[in-house]
Amino acid sequence: MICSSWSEYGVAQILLHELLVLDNIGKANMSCALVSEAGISSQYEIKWPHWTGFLLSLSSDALDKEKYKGSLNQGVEAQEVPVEGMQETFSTEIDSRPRGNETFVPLGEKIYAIGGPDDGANLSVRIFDKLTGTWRVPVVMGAKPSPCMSHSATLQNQDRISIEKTDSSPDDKIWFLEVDTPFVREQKMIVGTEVVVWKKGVKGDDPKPIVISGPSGVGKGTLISQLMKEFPSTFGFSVSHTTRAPREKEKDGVHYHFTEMSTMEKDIKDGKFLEFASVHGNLYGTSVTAVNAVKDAGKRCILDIDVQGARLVRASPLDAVFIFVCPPSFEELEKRLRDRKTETEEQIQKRLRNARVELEEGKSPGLFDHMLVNDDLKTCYETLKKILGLNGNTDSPTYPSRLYLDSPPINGGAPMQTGLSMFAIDTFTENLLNIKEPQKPAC
Ligand SMILES: Nc1ncnc2c1ncn2[C@@H]1O[C@H](COP(=O)(O)OP(=O)(O)OP(=O)(O)O)[C@@H](O)[C@H]1O
Ligand SMILES: Nc1nc2c(ncn2[C@@H]2O[C@H](COP(=O)(O)O)[C@@H](O)[C@H]2O)c(=O)[nH]1
Repeated sequence: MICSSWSEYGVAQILLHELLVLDNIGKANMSCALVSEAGISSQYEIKWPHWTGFLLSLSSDALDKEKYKGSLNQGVEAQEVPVEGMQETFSTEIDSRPRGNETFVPLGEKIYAIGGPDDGANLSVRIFDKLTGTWRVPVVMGAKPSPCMSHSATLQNQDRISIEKTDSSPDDKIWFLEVDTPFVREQKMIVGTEVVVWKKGVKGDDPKPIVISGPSGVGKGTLISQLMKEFPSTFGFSVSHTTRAPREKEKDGVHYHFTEMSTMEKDIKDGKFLEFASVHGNLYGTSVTAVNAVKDAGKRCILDIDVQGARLVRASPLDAVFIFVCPPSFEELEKRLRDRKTETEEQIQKRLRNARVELEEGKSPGLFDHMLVNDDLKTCYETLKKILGLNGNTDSPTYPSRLYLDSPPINGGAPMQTGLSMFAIDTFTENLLNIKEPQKPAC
């Protein structure tokens, strides 16, 4: 497999990985359709059971088509296209007047037109490029707001537009259209065209869930245990499912839900997982129930998942803080894995091979919000606390009241019930982004 960029590689990883899982689980969980192929570029439509799919663009080389041909041809379903704007429409005609209930929001060299030609229309999106004088229909990701008679639109933080639907119920009133967030920028690079993402707005004070990733043995579990011990009422651990055998001191339902492959495959098919991945030869996954259980207990959810999982969560409706933990050096990582004495030599070798890939993937633009180097444990833990806004040692940190973005319900549940709320439009985490790391990490 030849990839010309890490971003492309990451996408290929997801696709190929999912095709492999797809093969394993009987091709029922996800369909993957070859949508178009032109020159070196191929586009694939991915459909998920519990959230809207998206369009990926890969170089032909990135995919060993012969090997995966069968999988690719599986599950092509013409109906239920979850991504709009696969084809761009262009017009050289410059019409600066809004149509119907459209509102215009200028941003740089572009004007975002939101709304439709008629009152009570869908909130569709088109973008006017002032430089070329053309209209463009973007790829639209996320579940769209229902039609409305009228709305107002305001630019927020130069990267998203807030939309207030004037004739809608309170729980359907505020929406956000992401137009230039890191995720949108990454998707634009992948897809090669304009991308916008709809998110639903909800009033609330819930802090974002935390995704912690990094190579095996780097110390994720150690850091999370410390956090849970010091702040037991603040944080709750998302207990993953895994097909791996329990280690000596691991308890079912506490460290993992240890599961048979066939049971997990069925649950995946039934759409019970927010994400799942094949890691070091076993299947691991975060169930929607695991995340909701933490939310229902009134706690902030922590997910300890691998980079593939982080990528999938990043593309899912769950808006989280993404933290990548690196070792101070590869030698130290190997030492920690060996000293832990939980894996066989063969398993250690496999984990170390995968670590090299994960350390590279951790650098993918737009994937992680924070990088932590776990050299001295105490220092690393203090930095983690700073990132999470835990400057005092109280177990009830206060978060500024914010307007969150909520996302379409997973599995059809009500958005707030899923606990998957969430993107603050103030700068709670943004002003913590510049934490300097003293060491030179292995990543
Ligand atoms: N900063 C540190 N310095 C030295 N040893 C550490 C440090 N952090 C963690 N360790 C040790 O390294 C080993 C691996 O840590 P841990 O099990 O937390 O890693 P992990 O990232 O959760 O691994 P996995 O992904 O396999 O679950 C443990 O024995 C732990 O005590
Ligand atoms: N994608 C997911 N990765 C997960 C999940 N739970 C754990 N993990 C990752 O697996 C490796 C190995 O864990 P170990 O307990 O066998 O050492 C580690 O990197 C975890 O972060 C999950 O639900 N999804």
